[in-house]
Amino acid sequence: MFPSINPTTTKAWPKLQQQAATMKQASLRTLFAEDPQRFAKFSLQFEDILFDYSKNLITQETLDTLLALAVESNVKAAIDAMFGAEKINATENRAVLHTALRNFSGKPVLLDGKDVLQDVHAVLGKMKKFCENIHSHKWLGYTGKPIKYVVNIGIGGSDLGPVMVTEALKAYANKGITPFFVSNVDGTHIVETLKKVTPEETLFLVASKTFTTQETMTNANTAREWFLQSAKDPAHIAKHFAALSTNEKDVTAFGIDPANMFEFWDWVGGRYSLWSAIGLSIALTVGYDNFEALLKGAEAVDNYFKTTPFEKNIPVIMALVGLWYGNFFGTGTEAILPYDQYMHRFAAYFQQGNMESNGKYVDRNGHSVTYETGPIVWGEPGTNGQHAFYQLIHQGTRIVPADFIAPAISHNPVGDHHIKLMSNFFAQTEALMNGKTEDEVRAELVKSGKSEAEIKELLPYKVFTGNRPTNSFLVKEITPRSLGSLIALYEHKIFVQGVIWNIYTFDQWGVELGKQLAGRILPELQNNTPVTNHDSSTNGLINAFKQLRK
Ligand SMILES: O=P(O)(O)OC[C@H]1O[C@@H](O)[C@H](O)[C@@H](O)[C@@H]1O
Repeated sequence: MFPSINPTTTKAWPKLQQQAATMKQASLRTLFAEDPQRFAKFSLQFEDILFDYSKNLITQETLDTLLALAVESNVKAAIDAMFGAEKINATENRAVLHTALRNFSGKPVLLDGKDVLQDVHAVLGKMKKFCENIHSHKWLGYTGKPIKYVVNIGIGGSDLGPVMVTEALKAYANKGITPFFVSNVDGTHIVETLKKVTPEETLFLVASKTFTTQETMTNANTAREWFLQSAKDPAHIAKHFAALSTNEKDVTAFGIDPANMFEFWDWVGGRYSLWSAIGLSIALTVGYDNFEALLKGAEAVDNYFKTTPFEKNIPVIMALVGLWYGNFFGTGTEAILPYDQYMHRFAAYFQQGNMESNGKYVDRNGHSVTYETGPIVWGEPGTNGQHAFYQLIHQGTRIVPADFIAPAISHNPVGDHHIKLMSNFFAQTEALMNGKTEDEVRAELVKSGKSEAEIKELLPYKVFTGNRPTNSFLVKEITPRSLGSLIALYEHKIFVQGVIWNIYTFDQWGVELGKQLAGRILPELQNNTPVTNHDSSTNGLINAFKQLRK
């Protein structure tokens, strides 16, 4: 295991604190004016992805110190430990090997002396065959009809990844399959979905790493009952239900034929599982070859991440720039803003990816940290966000570091839509950086014929301070490969930050308490007797609920 270092005890940390004090007064306009090479210096290319981080409040000195922090924090050793199958998820005593799921190198990845790639490739082979059978109509429903609908029933990591990717790659969905995703235990989700599909043509994928998640099992049971109302004979379940899970025992107990179980393993974290059997809905929707291209795009990033010097390593730079604001400017949040309608769930996906991974206050020694860790991550596609929440990003009291992501080539090149979209993409980061000075506002107002009194009154509202940092990702085109790469870049960013913050990125104990309490309250809701065993607020709410339902 790589050594545990409190980041505040590194030599780099106090230097960064000092530098931040200076950089808070710096002007991005001036930094650009002073250095015509700034874009060239602070941008990197990975295959078809251009990463521009020049519009950040950093200098070469900042970057060098941040890179020194990464070195002092043993990021290199941590990368080797993760790829080397060490059990770096120590609180669960597990290795972290989602990278093995997309490893086509042919070189073994040994975990406890066993090559995990053999199992990985066996499952990929099974997924491929399954997709072929469904797509070629060799696999038919219980009345002899082909499968037209795939309903993935899962939540969290067993939902968000497949949803995000099937949406992002919708332009590749040409296999005659319409995917649906049911996650919420709110009956509305499954009921509304079942209205759109037919029992004879639907394949349900029960996606759950543990196969014990309340929401998923409840929805799966409802789907089975709905299916059997038409199919009658439970033997037909075999043609319409498959499981994506690590838990064969419970899959069998649910009534799913183990032959229809696509396995993955405890060394795959839920929020890192779209590369595993959890990706079956992706492969069924866009075709197995495209799924494999997605994996290969991620694999290419894995190799790049492992071998590229930190100063040229995009995930490392993404991590350091993010940490710069979180730890030294106190920003606390980050926005992800894709200028691509198909990528509308990308921010939601990395909301889980980031917040469940690094939303932790206990360090690897069991102590409370004295510095900030994971940011609040959120976002919506541009330009919708522009007309909703960008006001705060431009003129609010807090800085929101933002990632702008856009493809140069649209899958829907209709009229001038794409250049209009892109003009917004470029204009926003420019405006956020430059802002608008008093002089500029004044000149504009004079030009528009406003009186001096009017100018005086309006001026303060129209000034933009600028200096609002952004990263831009310009991708040639969103393809399975480039999407796979983009996702892997973000995954490794999260990893590097977790290492520097000295926390356990791959567990998620924080979601347990709510689950436990819900389990305790559920039986109390099954009768009309008032409850008295909680605090007065919870008692009051539960009793009002019972009253309202009488
Ligand atoms: O795949 P499962 O076991 O049903 O879990 C779904 C989700 O359950 C949540 O409780 C976990 O915090 C997530 O990480 C996980 O993705």
